[in-house]
Amino acid sequence: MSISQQQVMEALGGVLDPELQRDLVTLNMVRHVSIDGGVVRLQLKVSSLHESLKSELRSRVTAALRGIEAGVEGVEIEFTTGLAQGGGGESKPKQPESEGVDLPGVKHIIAVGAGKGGVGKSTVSVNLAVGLARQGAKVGILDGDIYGPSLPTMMGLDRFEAKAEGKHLLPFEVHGVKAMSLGSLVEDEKPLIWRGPMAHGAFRQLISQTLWGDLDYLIIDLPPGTGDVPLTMAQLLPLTGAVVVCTPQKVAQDDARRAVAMFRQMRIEVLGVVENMSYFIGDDGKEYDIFGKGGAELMAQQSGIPFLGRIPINTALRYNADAGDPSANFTGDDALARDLSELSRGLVSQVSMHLMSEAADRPTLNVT
Ligand SMILES: Nc1ncnc2c1ncn2[C@@H]1O[C@H](COP(=O)(O)OP(=O)(O)OP(=O)(O)O)[C@@H](O)[C@H]1O
Repeated sequence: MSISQQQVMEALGGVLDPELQRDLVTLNMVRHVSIDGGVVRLQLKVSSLHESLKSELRSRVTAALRGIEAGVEGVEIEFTTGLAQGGGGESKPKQPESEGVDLPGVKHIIAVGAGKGGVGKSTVSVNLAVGLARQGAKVGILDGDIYGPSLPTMMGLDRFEAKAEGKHLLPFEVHGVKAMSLGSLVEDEKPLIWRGPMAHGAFRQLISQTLWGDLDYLIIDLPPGTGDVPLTMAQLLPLTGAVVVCTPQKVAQDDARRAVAMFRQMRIEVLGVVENMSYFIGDDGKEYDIFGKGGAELMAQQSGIPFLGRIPINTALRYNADAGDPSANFTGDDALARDLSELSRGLVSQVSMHLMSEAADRPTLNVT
């Protein structure tokens, strides 16, 4: 009895990626399968070419394929990354072929994600959006964190009534930015306990029914983590790239690495890492290194991702977020204004570099 491609794919459907804990088929990691007698040859797309990851995957895949009844005698695996650098053999990450949302007036959609909650993802999203607008760009921001929407408070949307025009929603226009949040459309106290498909549907409706008009950048504040909801949301959109927010501690870096792996598996380029809550400046003017300043930068270096900059723990930042006044971050404390402006300037350069490298991209390897 010969081994069939279907048997191989079924077996691979039972193998979990060690980083993302999802199976290789769902993650679209299997790029090529050929069967030659009892030998199965595979090409697997991985988020990094680290020896430990490859050897763990090799042993999991081999064990699964050896379980096929027809009798697999040998397994050969070629690993490839989605990145052009390092000679991975494939083109740079591409936009997902989503059955997704098309926003023709929006030049760049940038997702802001984090491996864990509470690291300042919404803070970075809001201040990137306002920073870009202050540089003269046309900017929108969408609160994708549908379980715990922060934008109504952080951008001060809760002072206004949501407005519709026919079937469309009009975005709030605040701080030079067009903003939309599900939190502005539901009652304050109502818990948003939606499961995967419903959350997905609500997000899709929110983004596609909002009248964004022409935008240079649309920032998407994703839900935290690497679960199904942020994953399907990111897949739905033709993203230019993603920004990952991380605090300096080792545990936060580990989670951020998983977020990076999630984006890379979806062939979404990670445009940069932001280190939030980097350090604290006390009333005495001294710098206190609470979480281990530089940890996120190190993680970015190790993962081959640009580092966009750091934000210290700053009382004014928290106060302005609670007051719904992010513009004040750019007009008050000079150091804070400088740090935040650097982030948006860094993002603009990374987007330009991404566009240049896409233009110079080699043709995609033809995998049959
Ligand atoms: N650098 C900082 N200095 C002071 N306060 C901060 C800083 N970064 C974030 N905060 C505050 O910490 C809280 C959590 O931040 P934020 O909501 O941005 O995190 P998040 O990662 O988006 O959270 P969630 O996972 O719930 O979406 C907010 O009150 C915010 O104002």
